[in-house]
Amino acid sequence: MGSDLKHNGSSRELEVPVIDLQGSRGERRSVVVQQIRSACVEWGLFQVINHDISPALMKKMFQVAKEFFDLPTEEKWKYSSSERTTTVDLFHGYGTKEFGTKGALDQGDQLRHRTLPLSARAYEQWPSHPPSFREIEEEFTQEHHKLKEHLFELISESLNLRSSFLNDFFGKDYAQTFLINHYLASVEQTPSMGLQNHSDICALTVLMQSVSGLQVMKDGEWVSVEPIQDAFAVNLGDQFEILTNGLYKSPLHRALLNSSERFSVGVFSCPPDDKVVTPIPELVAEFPPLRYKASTYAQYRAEVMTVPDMVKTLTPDL
Ligand SMILES: O=C(O)CCC(=O)C(=O)O
Ligand SMILES: [Fe+2]
Repeated sequence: MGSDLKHNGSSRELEVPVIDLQGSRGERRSVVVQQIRSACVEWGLFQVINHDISPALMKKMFQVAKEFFDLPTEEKWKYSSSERTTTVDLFHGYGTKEFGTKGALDQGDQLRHRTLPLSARAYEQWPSHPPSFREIEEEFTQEHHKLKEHLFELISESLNLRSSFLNDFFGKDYAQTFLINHYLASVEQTPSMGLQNHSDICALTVLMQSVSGLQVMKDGEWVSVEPIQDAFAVNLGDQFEILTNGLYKSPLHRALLNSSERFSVGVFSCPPDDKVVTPIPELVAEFPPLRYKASTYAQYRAEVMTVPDMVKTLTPDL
């Protein structure tokens, strides 16, 4: 492993912003909106506490994830997508690195579902063991839909746009993806990589981690995103960097293996495939020049998927 992994490769001075959403629908709204703006400009990533998703539900989600990933491998493969992709792509259902490479873990396995729009659900890829898995995933992703609506309102306001701007832009048919990453415990003394450096191609990722491992690049250094009890890490993806003409960052991040088994559960919000994503004119007028070209989300994804490495591919291209 590279020398940058020594001592976790992380800086001790920098601390990822933690934003308390308590009162963000009322008296603390303007404070929270300002904190979100700073975090998105400086980091593209922050943690949220008091976000209205119940700690009991978060705990249940981790429990059923553990029960599922403890199943024998051949049981888990029953939930893989029937179309095995050998090209660079994101698989759906159960998968590992040998089955679709982009976004796959170096050492571990994953479960990925399209959860919204409802018409995109392939329930045959949702585990029936443990028996409560489906119900909990259903509730968890429904709660995440509500959290996304709230965060999109706050982010819209942080850009001096009307509250409903981003929710309207993504529309009722926006795509929600649910992902469980299951990393094996590290067998080495020094930290080794679980998921390579990348930026997320969607718009917003909300992720909970069972134990530490997530790191974000800030001013050329890797900074650990330490799990906080009942918190979610929120990071912006490439679509927000494009929409904001680069004002808000889609940060480079990675996951290191922990000395124990590790789970992270992420919910991604993305535009519909046919949505044309281009910098918002008001933001281009405020911070010219126009930096990113317009493309549909499907075109963008197709381009990124042709790049075999995980690395962030988005750079200003105008
Ligand atoms: O496991 C983690 O903490 C990070 C996962 C991640 O970045 C992803 O799934 O896109
Ligand atoms: Fe990611």
